[in-house]
Amino acid sequence: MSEEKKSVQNSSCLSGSGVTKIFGMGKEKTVAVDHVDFQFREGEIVSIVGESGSGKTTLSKMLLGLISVTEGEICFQGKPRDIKGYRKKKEYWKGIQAIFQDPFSSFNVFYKIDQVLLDCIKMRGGARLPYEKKVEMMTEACRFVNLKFEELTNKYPFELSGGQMQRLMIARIFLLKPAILLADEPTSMIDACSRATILDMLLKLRDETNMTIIFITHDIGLAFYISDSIYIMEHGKFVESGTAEAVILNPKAAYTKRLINDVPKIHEEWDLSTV
Ligand SMILES: Nc1ncnc2c1ncn2[C@@H]1O[C@H](COP(=O)(O)OP(=O)(O)OP(=O)(O)O)[C@@H](O)[C@H]1O
Repeated sequence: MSEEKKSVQNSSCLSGSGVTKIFGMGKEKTVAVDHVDFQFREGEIVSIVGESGSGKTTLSKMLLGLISVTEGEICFQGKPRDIKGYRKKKEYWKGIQAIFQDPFSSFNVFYKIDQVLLDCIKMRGGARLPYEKKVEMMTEACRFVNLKFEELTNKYPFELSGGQMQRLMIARIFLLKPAILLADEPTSMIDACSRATILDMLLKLRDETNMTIIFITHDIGLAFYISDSIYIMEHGKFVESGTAEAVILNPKAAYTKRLINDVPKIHEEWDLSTV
């Protein structure tokens, strides 16, 4: 995998210094994200890996501008991010989009698939394009994720499988072409075969559009497969970061070593006595 990975020398797309999120006050206080520094470059696939409760989702929400930052600064495309007010937020969301664990939760169940894709074309300023052109764009986006638009037209999301639905989410991103895609556990609810397909589609998306992809996962194996860089998160802090090879093949932090050791190895006898 390593030789296929792109050499990342591009400019900074999203960076942060001392980024912190504290929920509650006094005795009820939770420091969910604790003074993290990061730099994600254009065209890079970067994974944030940690166990449940380590702060990944909270950091994702701050990156997406869905919750405020308690302390620290986030820079977008080299400038301090200013998302005060709905208009500025809406502008920022043209540059950063997300796909989540449960693709069905992101959709209005009464919305046909055509409408989901047409909305993306509209968001990109294509509302007045002739319908034939829109069909061409939707067909291309579906083809990108190995779906057939003519088979999806007039269908509702619940008529698709989880894997097909997640592919449709990627087709949406293909149409929207944000600078950054935040993928929060996008493969955790689908079978192993569809999982590999989704990961390969994310790699293709980066290769063809130079999108920065932030991949959030608890699975260090998936992170190694897909990433150029990895940040390991424990109790709200980054305990280790670096290239995927350096972090996985030569881990320094005890926590990283434990995550690697916890990956089940199929050729070894499993010890279930401690379960
Ligand atoms: N809205 C909130 N109010 C109070 N505490 C919160 C809130 N959201 C998250 N937390 C706390 O912040 C910490 C980090 O949670 P977070 O959901 O970011 O972790 P995570 O790594 O994404 O976990 P998971 O993989 O289970 O989603 C946890 O202790 C959690 O209980």
